[in-house]
Amino acid sequence: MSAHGYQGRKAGVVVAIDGPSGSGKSSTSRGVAQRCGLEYLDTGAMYRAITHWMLEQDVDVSDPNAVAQHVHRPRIAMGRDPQMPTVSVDDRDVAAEIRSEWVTGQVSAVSAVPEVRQRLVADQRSLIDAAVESGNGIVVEGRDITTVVAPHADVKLYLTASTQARASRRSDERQTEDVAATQAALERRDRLDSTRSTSPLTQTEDAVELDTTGYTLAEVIDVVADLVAQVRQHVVARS
Ligand SMILES: Nc1ncnc2c1ncn2[C@@H]1O[C@H](COP(=O)(O)OP(=O)(O)OP(=O)(O)O)[C@@H](O)[C@H]1O
Ligand SMILES: Nc1ccn([C@H]2C[C@H](O)[C@@H](COP(=O)(O)O)O2)c(=O)n1
Repeated sequence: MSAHGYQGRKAGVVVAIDGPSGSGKSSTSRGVAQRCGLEYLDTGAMYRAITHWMLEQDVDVSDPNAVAQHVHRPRIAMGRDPQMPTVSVDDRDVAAEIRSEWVTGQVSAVSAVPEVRQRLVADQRSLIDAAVESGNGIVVEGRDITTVVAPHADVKLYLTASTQARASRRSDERQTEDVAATQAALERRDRLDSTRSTSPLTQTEDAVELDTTGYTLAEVIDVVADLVAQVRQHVVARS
């Protein structure tokens, strides 16, 4: 069994969510996972964790060969409880550090290195397979989950919101009044993440698009959780 296809499995469902920065992937995924009793995997945190490790080791992250050379060194562990997800590298909790401007500014360059993606996609598929095997199921969010990591997920969603809404949400979260600077940073990351040659952020035809502009987080969680509950009934009936 693998993340490419889930025939013969127990009842665990796979929910794949992609979308641009600040569209609400993490908060929606966590809420849905809690509501539906699923595990939660934030794949962006994995790209951030490897970037943080490279920066701390003084690897020149603007040089893809240098990054590729070290890609298998950090041990990344992802806690998948949606109530309290954790990220550690070499047994050190890095959950706060990976959200720094230092990491945010460099993570797109590191994520564009094919060897980084090969390593992390393999790790992600193992975690998904384990969640499916256990019967728990999982919500996985990122930029290439519906396209590359789990193209046969039971539920595939593409979350969007206007750039202005995303920048305003992010500014509220960070308690910064400079919405224009926040928006410029989001647009830069969107551009890098959707134009890179390896697994760029794209919307597949079979993914349900949810434009969350003008909807509260609670409303979005309700819609997605209802969808997951419906799909789950079919998965259970088939198993
Ligand atoms: N529908 C919504 N309405 C209002 N605020 C929202 C909504 N969805 C998410 N938010 C808020 O917007 C901010 C960004 O959301 P979140 O971190 O979930 O986005 P993301 O897509 O995971 O971003 P990134 O890809 O950068 O990690 C958070 O403060 C979150 O609480
Ligand atoms: N599946 C993924 C998830 C994330 N990335 C990259 C691109 C993002 O800018 C960065 C950080 O993600 P975030 O924490 O903002 O969700 O990681 C990716 O390439 N593929």
